[in-house]
Amino acid sequence: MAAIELEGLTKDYGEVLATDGVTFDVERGEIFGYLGPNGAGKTTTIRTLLGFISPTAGTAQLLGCDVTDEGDLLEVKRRLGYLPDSPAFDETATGREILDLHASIKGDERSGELLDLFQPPLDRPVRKYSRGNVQKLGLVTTFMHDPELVILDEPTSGLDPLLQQRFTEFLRAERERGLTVFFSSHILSEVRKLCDRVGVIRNGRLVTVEPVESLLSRSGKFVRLHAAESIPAHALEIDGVHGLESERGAGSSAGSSDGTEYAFTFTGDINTLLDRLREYRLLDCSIEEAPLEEVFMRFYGDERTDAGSTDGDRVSAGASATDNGVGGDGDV
Ligand SMILES: Nc1ncnc2c1ncn2[C@@H]1O[C@H](COP(=O)(O)OP(=O)(O)OP(=O)(O)O)[C@@H](O)[C@H]1O
Repeated sequence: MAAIELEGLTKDYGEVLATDGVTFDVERGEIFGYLGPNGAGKTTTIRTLLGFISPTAGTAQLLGCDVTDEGDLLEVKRRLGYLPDSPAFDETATGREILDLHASIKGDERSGELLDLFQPPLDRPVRKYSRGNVQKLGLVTTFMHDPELVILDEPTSGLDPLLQQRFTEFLRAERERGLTVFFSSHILSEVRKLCDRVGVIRNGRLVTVEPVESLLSRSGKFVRLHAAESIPAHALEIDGVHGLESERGAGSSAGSSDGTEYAFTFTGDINTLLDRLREYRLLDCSIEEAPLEEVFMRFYGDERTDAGSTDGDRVSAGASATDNGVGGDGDV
């Protein structure tokens, strides 16, 4: 039995179809990333899964329990940790009082080590906490009773880079202990470090479920070049160049108005690209991680394409990544 099973999960808010026939499983012991841009339906899926809102159609099972069965769900929640997108604690209580309350309800096997790790302030009222400190306290309350499944809605939001790294290492170690993790995110680097598989949701519809390596192999790099002279179109006809754009006389990155700037996403072999560019005088060059939005745009197209890419509730992988977007013999 999978830890989470969704079948045709649909939530209709009247004017908005927040989730539309979402179907996937999260296996025990895996870290599953649930990705999507703002408003895609991630929080709605999570809130339905936790029984906070009722599905309009479809079913959801959590550790084998139908989430619409309130009695069973209450029992299952003892084995579950949940971190909402904006943890809301009693603002007048101190961190210590909140931990005591959580400990009395669900247990406290691990708060000592979690406090060492995330270090939320404990002696002041929560209303005086920064966003990051609320998140730290939220992480302690999520894991303190040693749950077997955790559901995390954008867990690193508000955390500084050091804490993000600490959280990543913690989650990896927990996976080794057999924890199952379902977390939503729109940060590709976080997903890259942690996930075994990812589901991508957009406009309420699941557009793919696949191993993280296959998503990342298609995400590529975002490349900007500032060349002293125009680069002929054929020079950039390389497998893996997508969405090539150029602007003559841009020159902002090198502080002059000479030359031509090029920007594109690249999913090919970076050595092939660098070899090709060796013939041209570059004034500047940057290669960065492609933003996740870029991946959505390139592989899943607009809404009309989304509708065409799905196969019932189960979803096929996105379009191929071979179109390099370069044409003609002249300069680009
Ligand atoms: N209670 C509600 N009533 C009406 N519409 C809602 C309600 N909650 C969410 N929506 C709408 O449902 C859609 C999905 O929202 P949801 O919060 O699930 O997205 P999300 O992927 O979690 O976004 P974000 O990353 O911004 O948190 C959005 O269009 C949102 O405006």
